[in-house]
Amino acid sequence: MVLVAEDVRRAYGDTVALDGVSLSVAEGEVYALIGPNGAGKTTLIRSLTGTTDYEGEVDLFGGPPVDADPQRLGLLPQSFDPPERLTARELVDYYGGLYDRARPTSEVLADVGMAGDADTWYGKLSGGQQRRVCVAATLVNDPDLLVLDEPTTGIDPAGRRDLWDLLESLADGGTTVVLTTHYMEEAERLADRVGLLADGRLVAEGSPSALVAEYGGTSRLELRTDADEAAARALAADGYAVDHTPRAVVVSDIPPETIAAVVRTLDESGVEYDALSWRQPDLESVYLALTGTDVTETGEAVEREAEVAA
Ligand SMILES: Nc1ncnc2c1ncn2[C@@H]1O[C@H](COP(=O)(O)OP(=O)(O)OP(=O)(O)O)[C@@H](O)[C@H]1O
Repeated sequence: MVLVAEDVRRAYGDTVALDGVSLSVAEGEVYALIGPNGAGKTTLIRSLTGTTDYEGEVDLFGGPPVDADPQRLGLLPQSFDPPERLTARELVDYYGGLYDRARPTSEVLADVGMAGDADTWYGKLSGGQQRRVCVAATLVNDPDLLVLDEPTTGIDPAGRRDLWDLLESLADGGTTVVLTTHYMEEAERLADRVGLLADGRLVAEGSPSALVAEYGGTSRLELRTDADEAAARALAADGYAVDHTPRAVVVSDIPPETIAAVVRTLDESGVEYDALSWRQPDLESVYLALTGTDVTETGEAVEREAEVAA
């Protein structure tokens, strides 16, 4: 194991940030931590990397985190504010200079899609470009373990996908990755295992597919209509598992091949609707089921739920 944590606890005054978290990450594994704001993700990342005090046991590369070889660790903190009047190249050069062995700056900047802006001051880059430079600084020592606290927050969708490709290729090359994210798609795509933190506790852990199978529920067909009562009545009469709120109807446990039959029932009963969408359970469903809250920051889940409730 590259990283083992046992019963890690951390309180700030009366606020319990970590309430006994145990986890382990194997060499070459990608482990994603998800959970609502304030769940304790950053505090856990900081405990695992020795940048905050904690109670309990943490073993990083076979010893306490404070003794870990810096050459082997790449840590991207959630907030990282390098000097604004250094260029991307100067910043990565600077960080590279802190290690015995560093990758060429131009190569690392190319990896994060910043080769073209290498000579722009950090302060003049967009938020997403700045985050990419911070990721580059984290990669410069070619670490065995990458610990990334919200690596893609603020990065546009295309840039986020580029970074996923990069992290995937690093993982394929044997780099162990621990990351936190509010993007369920990111966790689902990258992670071998996902840990869901809520109120300082690890409430679920497993591969994305295992979590979806255990907590994701069934597929859903969502309908937006003024005639929600009539629609629900007609669908229930045909034997569908149906639920409705004003202007929204949800049919549960609908395999894709049954969608046409639902549409037929609606047509035959004269129900008009504005929108119809079908979704398979995914990690977002797991998140909703276990935390009772929408996925924050991406806006995607919030909009989708709002659409049904509208
Ligand atoms: N330095 C600090 N001083 C006091 N309280 C803190 C400090 N850092 C974190 N906390 C508290 O600890 C709890 C966990 O915070 P943490 O930042 O670890 O959560 P998080 O899951 O990373 O949240 P986010 O998704 O918003 O980044 C919160 O209640 C937070 O207010």
